[in-house]
Amino acid sequence: MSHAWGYGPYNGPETWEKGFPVANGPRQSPINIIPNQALYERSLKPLKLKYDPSNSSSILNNGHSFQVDYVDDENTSTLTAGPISGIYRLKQFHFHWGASDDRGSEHTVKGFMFPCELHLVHWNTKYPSFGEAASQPDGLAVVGVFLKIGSANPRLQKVLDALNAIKSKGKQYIFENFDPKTLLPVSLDYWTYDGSLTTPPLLESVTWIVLKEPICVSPAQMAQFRSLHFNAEGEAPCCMVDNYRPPQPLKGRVVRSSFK
Ligand SMILES: CCc1cc2c(cc1OS(N)(=O)=O)CC[C@@H]1[C@@H]2CC[C@]2(C)[C@@H](O)CC[C@@H]12
Ligand SMILES: [Zn+2]
Repeated sequence: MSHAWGYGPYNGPETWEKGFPVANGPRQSPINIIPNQALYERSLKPLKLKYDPSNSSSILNNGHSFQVDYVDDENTSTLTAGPISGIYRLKQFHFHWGASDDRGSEHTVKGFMFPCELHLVHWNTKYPSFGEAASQPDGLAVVGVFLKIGSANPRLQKVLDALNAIKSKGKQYIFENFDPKTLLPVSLDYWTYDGSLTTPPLLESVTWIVLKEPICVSPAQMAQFRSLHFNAEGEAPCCMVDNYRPPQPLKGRVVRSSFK
């Protein structure tokens, strides 16, 4: 039985290629973004994000991160325009973070690592389901938002207050009426490139849309992320920290920017 993947010394990102050879593929994520090497394209449209808070359903500790899930039966919470064509539906959002404020994001900017990164996950409605879309080269679109240390973020606090109910792997709790738009920065300027899931199975099906402007998080709020556990209830407690994959080789890909 192949041991489950994780972020520890024996099952972390350096070991994933054993079970998932695509780990060394041509369009892996995350990457280091070098702004002055990005290609400004004025044909890149502004992002259109339309979210219906009533679509939020629950918050789950999945043993690698926590995610807020959205009902995705209709085109009520969608991403359109930007670098994509067609309609992509919001499926969930989740985060990656570090054990300390000097690390935690997956994408880096000129080698700078933020303490946390938010991923808003959308799937292409030209495919019948999220799972089907996840195996297609244009199946998913993830909006990445950096979190930087600053004053406490009151909009993020609503999510963090729910973490006490999902401390261990597999715990799930009702989480209704949350508008993910409240987690976005003022500017929707973005970098975009073709990439992959950043966790196994590392499928190369993601159009990445990384926002240039970070949102704020306080040190106390970062401590709340770190209060979660990777393990299930009753197992040896292991704090959920450093659940990020480091940047991967660009392999000739071009990063485009929606701004000069
Ligand atoms: C893009 C967000 C996303 C989707 C998925 C994962 C991880 C993801 O996070 S990330 N960091 O944005 O890449 C890991 C589990 C994957 C899932 C996509 C759908 C599946 C591949 C299922 O079919 C089976 C395992 C699932
Ligand atoms: Zn992610």
